[in-house]
Amino acid sequence: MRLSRATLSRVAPAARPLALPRLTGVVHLGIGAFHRAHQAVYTERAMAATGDDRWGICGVSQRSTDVAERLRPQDCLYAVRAGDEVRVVGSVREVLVPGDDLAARLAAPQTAVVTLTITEQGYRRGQASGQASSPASGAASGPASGAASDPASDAASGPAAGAAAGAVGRLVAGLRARAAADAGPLTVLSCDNLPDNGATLARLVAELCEPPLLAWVEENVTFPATMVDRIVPATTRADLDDMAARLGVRDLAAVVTEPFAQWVIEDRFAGDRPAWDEAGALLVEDVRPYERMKLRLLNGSHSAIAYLSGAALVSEAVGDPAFAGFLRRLMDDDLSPTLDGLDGFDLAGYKESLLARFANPGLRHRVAQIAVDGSQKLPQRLLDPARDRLAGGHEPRWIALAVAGWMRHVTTARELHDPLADRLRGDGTASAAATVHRLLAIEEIFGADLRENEVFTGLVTDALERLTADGGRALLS
Ligand SMILES: NC(=O)c1ccc[n+]([C@@H]2O[C@H](COP(=O)([O-])OP(=O)(O)OC[C@H]3O[C@@H](n4cnc5c(N)ncnc54)[C@H](O)[C@@H]3O)[C@@H](O)[C@H]2O)c1
Ligand SMILES: O=P(O)(O)OC[C@@H](O)[C@@H](O)[C@H](O)[C@H](O)CO
Repeated sequence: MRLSRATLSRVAPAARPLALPRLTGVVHLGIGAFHRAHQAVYTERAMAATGDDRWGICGVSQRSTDVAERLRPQDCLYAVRAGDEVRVVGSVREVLVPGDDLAARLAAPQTAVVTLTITEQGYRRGQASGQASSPASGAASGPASGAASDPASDAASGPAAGAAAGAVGRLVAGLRARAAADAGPLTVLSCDNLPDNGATLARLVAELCEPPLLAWVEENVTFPATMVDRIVPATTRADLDDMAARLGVRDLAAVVTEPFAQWVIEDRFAGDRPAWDEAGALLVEDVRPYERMKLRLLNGSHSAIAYLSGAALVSEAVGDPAFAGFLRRLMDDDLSPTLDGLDGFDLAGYKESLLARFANPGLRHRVAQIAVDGSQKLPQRLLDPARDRLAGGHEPRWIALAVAGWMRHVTTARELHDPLADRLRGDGTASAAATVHRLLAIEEIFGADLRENEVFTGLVTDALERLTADGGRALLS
């Protein structure tokens, strides 16, 4: 028996939804696992805290009909398990698929907020304007396509895969319809792991707007920055079986996550919004110190784990004391010194808490999921802090090691999921120096500066040589 409104009575009362909304005030682009375990949960809690039931979510599937096919028969209900706590979430009210009239939803006066989790590559210029960026950017390279076991991701290839490109283009089409309908102000919140995600999205939108529309957008739409944090691995079949046992009904859209969740939002809304602050979100003037800390320490460490640990799961990687020691040095020596604006914040405690979160044995977070799309992740996670260290005359040795690990990955992986895959792959016989020279020349990843920096080039070449020679264990100490 499937989870639905009709079968909710079979679910334990403590696990039933906190709120069942009346209207859909939020449209979300990219209704993957993360949105279901993060913004949708905050939104439901905000409604429960205030009794304001206008904030149901219209989720939009970007790449296939899979998530919609799972959620629609369940009246869009699904459960989130965080540790041992299970709760059915009621904030999603409908799911649109490619071909449905998204513009009409964005033009509806009741819509006040658009949120997005469209992955890093959704913000690439070619993607934004609606062109596929490379042959590898379609069905085969979505984040969960590396997670063949993920049964509830809509990034896997499906009937509408290939129609993926252009989330930002579709957003702009919706803004055009909203301007024509004079439907009022709108807040657009990027919830992807990007630096300055709000401003980045605003720039991409502006590039696609004709002058009158741009004038309307500047007047009526804001793009606040956000920092989002909750580790949400792709759901596996085993997770779904476990959830069925816990719930008493089958849920094909369930998500498993950690108890921790954080959402920091720049307080710059164009109009009305759910009371996310009542649900624990932090509304601040400047998100950047939090965002930088999280992208560098958490996501930077994640990428280092993905390319250097050799483990299958994050928890296994940090369970190895030598590897945990390496992560501490990466964070302490190369990443923390690049952070500022955190006066009074317990950075040492934050780093220890990250290691504890990574070690959570209940989260089967596959390193292969993190390794996907590295070309879109390295710049903000590892290369920007490397630049900061180099500018101060320091040698970012541990970052260089992680970058060398990524180079080894892209030149040796049997299956490479990355929008730049065709330019990254090597023939496996090139010398470390030649590989470093070739890859550092890709300006979309490394800019024009890093290949000119002899210290950085030397550190990465040395690390890649040693990784190739001895697997690099000695390098970790
Ligand atoms: N999973 C996490 O732990 C986590 C934590 C913080 C932030 N995030 C952010 O959320 C994003 C999605 O993570 P997820 O776990 O939900 O992944 P997911 O695979 O479950 O869902 C990804 C969503 O993005 C859409 N998408 C993929 N490629 C796209 C493209 N090129 N253009 C437009 N849309 C595209 C997919 O259709 C899908 O709806 C991440 O890339 C990251 O930026 C994730
Ligand atoms: O989701 P991605 O692909 O941007 O990155 C993979 C992980 O580093 C990421 O999902 C973290 O788990 C998350 O950012 C924690 O909040």
